[in-house]
Amino acid sequence: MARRQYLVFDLDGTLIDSAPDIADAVNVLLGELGRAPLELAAVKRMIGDGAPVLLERALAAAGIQEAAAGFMPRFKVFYEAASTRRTVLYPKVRESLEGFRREGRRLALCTNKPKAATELVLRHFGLVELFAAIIGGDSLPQRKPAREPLLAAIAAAGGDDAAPECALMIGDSYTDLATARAAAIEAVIIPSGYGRPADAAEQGAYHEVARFADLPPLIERLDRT
Ligand SMILES: O=C(O)COP(=O)(O)O
Ligand SMILES: [Mg+2]
Repeated sequence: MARRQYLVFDLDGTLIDSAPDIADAVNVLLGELGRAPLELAAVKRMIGDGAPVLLERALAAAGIQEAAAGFMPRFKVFYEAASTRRTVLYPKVRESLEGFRREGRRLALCTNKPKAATELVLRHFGLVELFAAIIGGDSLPQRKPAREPLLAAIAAAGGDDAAPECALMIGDSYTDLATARAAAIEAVIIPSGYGRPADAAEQGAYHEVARFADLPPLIERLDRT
């Protein structure tokens, strides 16, 4: 197997623990609509399929029947105004990404978070320059679990040399696994994140690490096999 030259990362629940700020933005919106706030644990389960789906799930849980799309601009305003108040990087994220770069690998981001908010958060943490490509949930007509955003991230990171068979997708949820599958790309899942977990029945078909800090040794091992 070729060296893992292109590392494509999910964002929410993989690089950053962003659920508290996402939940706050959801709850400010629900407060405006006269509804009670949702618990953080409930919001965590709603993250991973993009902001429009998160909002649909949150409004349904609060008993609001109206179409979520109409509330999207308000939600974006609330989230972008406070997207890094409580959000933190998971331990060893910065060091690991810098280490991967030093090893000559190309890094890309493939998230379902809208692109503007993604760049805001990455800039806050000083990470934006580490990525050769950033694909957000609204960058293309398709979102994960469609394969297009992942393939676009690899193509943008690799230019003419892009080689999907040398890529690895690293994410936290079933959505990321399904995306990698759809694109026939090897996947690592960190199940401590958000959303619907990867299916235990599919164990063995992907690699798993308990925390981000365990990723560099796994990749080193995979490169040797
Ligand atoms: O915005 C979301 O729902 C999830 O974003 P992610 O793809 O970075 O996990
Ligand atoms: Mg995620």
